[in-house]
Amino acid sequence: MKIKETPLKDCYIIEPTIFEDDRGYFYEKFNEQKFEELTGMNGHFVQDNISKSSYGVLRGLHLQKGEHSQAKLVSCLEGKVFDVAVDLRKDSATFGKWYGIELSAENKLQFYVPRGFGHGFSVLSETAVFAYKCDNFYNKESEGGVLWNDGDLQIDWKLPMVDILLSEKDKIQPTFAEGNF
Ligand SMILES: Cc1cn([C@H]2C[C@H](O)[C@@H](COP(=O)(O)OP(=O)(O)O[C@H]3O[C@@H](C)C(=O)[C@@H](O)[C@H]3O)O2)c(=O)[nH]c1=O
Repeated sequence: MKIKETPLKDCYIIEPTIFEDDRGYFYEKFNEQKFEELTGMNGHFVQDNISKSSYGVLRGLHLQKGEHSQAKLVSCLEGKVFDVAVDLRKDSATFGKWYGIELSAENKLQFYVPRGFGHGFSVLSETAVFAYKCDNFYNKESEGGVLWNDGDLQIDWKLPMVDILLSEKDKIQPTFAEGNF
């Protein structure tokens, strides 16, 4: 397993070691001990989520606030997504900055999104199965968010505007300036 830093503080890209042979391949999808050694972050996750989406779907930007905030270790098991994290920690040197990375079944990369970050992804393939671990439980009352096309953030979601499909909730998320995080 290899860890790569990103321009955002505490956000990491995780590249698993793949063992290939004539049967196929094997890799450790998650190893708490190695994860903690390499990142220095908490590797105790309590909830695993899966979503399936079709091309053009954009989920985000989401976070949970306060004591319910969640760090996420995200990956794409089928298809390809463009995954985005935005630093929404007001006291952070990278506050208001975003970083995006392509995650796919093919590249098998994982992305660690710390607590206090907004998170979202767009689906670039026909369908995508997205899997993520969370270090805190889902709590509907603590949901926060930022509008996907916020003018201050200027995120490039790698999709033509006409193809983008959003949930009713994500169509009306607050702006970055409104600060619902
Ligand atoms: C996130 C979540 C949703 N749900 C329910 C609530 C709702 O009825 C249904 C769909 O929820 P949503 O529309 O919020 O699902 P979705 O838009 O996929 O939300 C997810 O988006 C990505 C970008 C994230 O970062 C995640 O943390 C999460 O917020 O599933 C749970 O029961 N547990 C959960 O942990």
